[in-house]
Amino acid sequence: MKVLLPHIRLTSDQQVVISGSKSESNRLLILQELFDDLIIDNISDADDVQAMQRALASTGDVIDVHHAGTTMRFLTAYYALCTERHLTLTGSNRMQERPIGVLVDALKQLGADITYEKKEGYPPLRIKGHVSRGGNITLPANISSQYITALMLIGAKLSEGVTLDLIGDITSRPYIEMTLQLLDQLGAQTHFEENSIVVKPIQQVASTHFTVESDWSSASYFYSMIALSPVGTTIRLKSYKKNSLQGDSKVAFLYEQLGVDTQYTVDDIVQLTKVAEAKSDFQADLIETPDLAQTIAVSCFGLGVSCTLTGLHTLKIKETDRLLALQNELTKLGAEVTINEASLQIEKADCLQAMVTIDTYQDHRMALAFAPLALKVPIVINEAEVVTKSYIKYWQDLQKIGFQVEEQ
Ligand SMILES: O=C(O)C1=C[C@@H](OP(=O)(O)O)[C@@H](O)[C@H](O)C1
Ligand SMILES: C=C(OP(=O)(O)O)C(=O)O
Repeated sequence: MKVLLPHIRLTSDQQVVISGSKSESNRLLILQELFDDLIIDNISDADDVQAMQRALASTGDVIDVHHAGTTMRFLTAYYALCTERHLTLTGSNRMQERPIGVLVDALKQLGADITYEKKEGYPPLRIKGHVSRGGNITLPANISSQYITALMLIGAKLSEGVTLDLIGDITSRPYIEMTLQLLDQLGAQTHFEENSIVVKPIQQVASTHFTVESDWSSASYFYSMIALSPVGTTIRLKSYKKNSLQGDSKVAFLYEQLGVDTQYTVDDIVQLTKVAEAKSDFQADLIETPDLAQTIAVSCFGLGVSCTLTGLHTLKIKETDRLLALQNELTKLGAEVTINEASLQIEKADCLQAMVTIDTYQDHRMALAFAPLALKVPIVINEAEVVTKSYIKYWQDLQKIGFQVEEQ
């Protein structure tokens, strides 16, 4: 599906209800499987979470998670616990290019029997249980935090728990902290200091009822829309808290530089208001919030703000090579973009090309991040259905707040 988004102005003072965090949801679904009787409210309806639910309900011997990275990684560890089952865990063509060797090697240190069905280090995997005791694991921490989360989630079920010795710089740290906090709420004893994480087995579940906060990465696209709107424009988003488990809640702080103010209300609504013009230069290290990179790059370009984003070395192993995809598509719009292994720089631009067709590279965040530019110029988004990976109702929600979404 291709969508044309004519140039519009946002209808101010609207409210959008965003589905639950995909990161919290997929962690809680694994924990629900490991520890009975957990009740999860406001669970995400995203494709990646549906992929997790389908997999956990399946008794088949081939499980396909499509594009869902967290689902792939968390299930690899989960199935390593299932001694009576032998199965193949696979995903989309892109998933078969996303590395998983660090996690497989870590699980092998605990005794797992996992082999590669195609390329060494990549899905599909053949998994035959065998992990039950737990123990010490050493693994690199600079490729994906999802490997660490996967091991922590099963650690709470293993008789000896797990002790993780992390090598190198830790990437996407807030996602590890989210896992720790959920495990703590569930009754695990955990400890994270410097490069060592300890998760002790849960003897007794402390809390059985979890309410997932709405997804902050999804909220970031509305920050972009407010930043690209005239001073005075507002929008309300539900349900969000000031003390979030999600690292991407830092978007509220980052967008202050682009003139967006955030107010938190007692009924878990955040109100975003454009209160000032953006500063002329934006710089940020996004090593803790990689999923915000596309949103911020597009906002800055649309605002004519020069921008330097660092800490982006993991972007090339996500749904696509996001640095390259951003460079290609922003260049079509008239931007001057420089990328290297871990950073992206956009020069201040005075005008945007209208009616450019944006390719999305099977990456939801390309479609999600470029759509707000319709507040500046008409734009076309190719394969617009990709958004469902994390945000099923995106195009409907945009229509509610004044966008015209014309399917072509
Ligand atoms: O644990 C999680 O829920 C996630 C961790 C991050 O991945 P990396 O740790 O691979 O950066 C993030 O990009 C992804 O969308 C969700
Ligand atoms: C990187 C992402 O997801 P995953 O790694 O879970 O596929 C994302 O949602 O931006």
